[in-house]
Amino acid sequence: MRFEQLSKDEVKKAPKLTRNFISRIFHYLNPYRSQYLLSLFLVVVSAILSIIPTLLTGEMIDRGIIGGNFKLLLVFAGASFGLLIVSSLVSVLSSYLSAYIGQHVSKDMSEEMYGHLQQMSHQFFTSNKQGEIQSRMMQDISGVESVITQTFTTLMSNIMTLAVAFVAMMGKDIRLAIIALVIVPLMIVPMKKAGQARWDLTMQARKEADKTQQLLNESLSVSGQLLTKLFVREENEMREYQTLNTNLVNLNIRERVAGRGFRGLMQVITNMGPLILYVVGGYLIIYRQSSLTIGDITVMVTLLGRLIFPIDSLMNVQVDLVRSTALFNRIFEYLDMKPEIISEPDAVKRKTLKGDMEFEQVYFQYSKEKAVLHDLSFHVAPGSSLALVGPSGAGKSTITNLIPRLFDVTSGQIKIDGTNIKEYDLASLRLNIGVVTQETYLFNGTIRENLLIANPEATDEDLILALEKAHLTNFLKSLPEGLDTIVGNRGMKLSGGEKQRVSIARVILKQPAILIFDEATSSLDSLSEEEIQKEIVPLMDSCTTIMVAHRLSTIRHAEQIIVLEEGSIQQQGTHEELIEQPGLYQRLYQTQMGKDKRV
Ligand SMILES: Nc1ncnc2c1ncn2[C@@H]1O[C@H](COP(=O)(O)OP(=O)(O)OP(=O)(O)O)[C@@H](O)[C@H]1O
Repeated sequence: MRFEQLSKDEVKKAPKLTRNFISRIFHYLNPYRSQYLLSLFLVVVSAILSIIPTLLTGEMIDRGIIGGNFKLLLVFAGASFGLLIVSSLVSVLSSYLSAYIGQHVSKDMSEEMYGHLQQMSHQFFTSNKQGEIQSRMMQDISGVESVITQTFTTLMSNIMTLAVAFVAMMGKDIRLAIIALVIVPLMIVPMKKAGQARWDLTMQARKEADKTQQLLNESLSVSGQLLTKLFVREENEMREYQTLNTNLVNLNIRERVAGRGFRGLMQVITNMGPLILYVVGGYLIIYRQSSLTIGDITVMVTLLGRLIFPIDSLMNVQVDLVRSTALFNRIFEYLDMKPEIISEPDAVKRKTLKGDMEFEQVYFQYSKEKAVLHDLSFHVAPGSSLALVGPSGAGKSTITNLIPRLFDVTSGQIKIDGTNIKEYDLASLRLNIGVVTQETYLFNGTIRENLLIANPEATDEDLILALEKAHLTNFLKSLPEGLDTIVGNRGMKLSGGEKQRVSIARVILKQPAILIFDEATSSLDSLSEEEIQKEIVPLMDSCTTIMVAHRLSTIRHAEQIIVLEEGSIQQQGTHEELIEQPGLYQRLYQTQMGKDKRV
């Protein structure tokens, strides 16, 4: 017996069951319709098969025992036994089918959702909690499986069992069948009410026990005791404890009595149904000369018992339906979100770009409230380097995010090789851009796997060369399994600097037209920083480089430096030009000269 109720919130937020909504759910079932129809057929067969032995019981009593025909009794018993086995096999097959459909529908949905999430913009992932996204993927979609295997199939099976049992009862006696159908819900309602009342008491007792626990935690802790002693609150605490304790004791007693009372009520009510059937059946036989037999009455009483579970379940169907539709609704909400950054259908595909980059009056804002970049215009010639300098929050990383279209400009345009980046096929644009960021991300796999994502066709020699260029030769030699060493949570922990160098090696393998270093050397020690810089410089020769750094030693060699403040260009020029101009760069230079003798 279930006592679940919908919360007010669930009732308020329950999605409307429109025709579109239902057909969308059926669209997922459509590929499995033959399995589904077969499973429905088996549900009917199983319901019929499980009722027949009950009907045979009547024959065993009337024709076997009362009729004195032992052979017939054995035949009926054997037939019942055989039918029970067949019915069990049918229900195994039926549950296989519903598990098959449930698992496959949830597999299809999870693949659709995963593919869809992969299309979503960077903005989506930065503005949604990771836990929320994963819970839609995992919990909600696995919930679909149980909706299909349990809610859907159980609903069908309950309706069928109810229908078959009712028809069987009608076959015996219409009056008794109608009485049975009326008394079962009448039996269930008081049981539910009593069960709910008992459940409420259990919940209240649990809440009160939690409060007591909280009071103990607070008042018996070191700081709680100190507070009690210094403010002389011993008596108050004691009074509070006594009040809580008394409430808890009263609730526990009421809950125990209610529990016993509930079991008693169940016993009385479940036995009342058969008693009513015996009395009415007896009356019909004795006073109305009905053709009903003892066997018929026994069958009716057994069938009455078979009605309780399906009727109870059907009385809860609203709870199941609202929860299931809410589940589908949550999934559909996610699937209906439009990916904001996509390739146009006639997008330009280029295997290699030259790396000529132009920002034209670029404005950008993450949200409506606040503009982050204002009217940025600059040009970076192919193979040349640009360094972005400015205080924290000036918009440096934002600029670098616009280039591979992690975000799209709000107005203006960014051109690469003379074409607006929005016109390029997204993959071909991103394959031409290499990024080394502040937060280096290596996934849980081997060094080889982490490097190969940059260039799946690279040979081991290419990988070793790239690692060598990123100054990781000694590190590679120290690894127990070389390129096959697992890094990340499951394997070796790499230091910040090592991780960054692996990601630099990854970019070297990619050979991009445009290279973005976002404070790439920040987590390296000074010596490694110099070494890496030595490697960055030759890389910079072959591609357009955009660097974001705070240390002037890193950026002084850049051919062009842009000083940003609050999203606008304040100064622009070479290191030599900028140190001569009064302004932010000069101040930065003077401060760092004092601190860093290497500049
Ligand atoms: N995903 C985001 N959503 C909303 N606002 C953002 C987001 N990322 C950055 N911002 C805001 O945009 C502004 C510019 O940030 P950005 O990271 O580009 O600055 P930055 O110059 O790179 O700073 P730092 O040197 O500290 O990395 C900041 O005010 C920041 O709070």
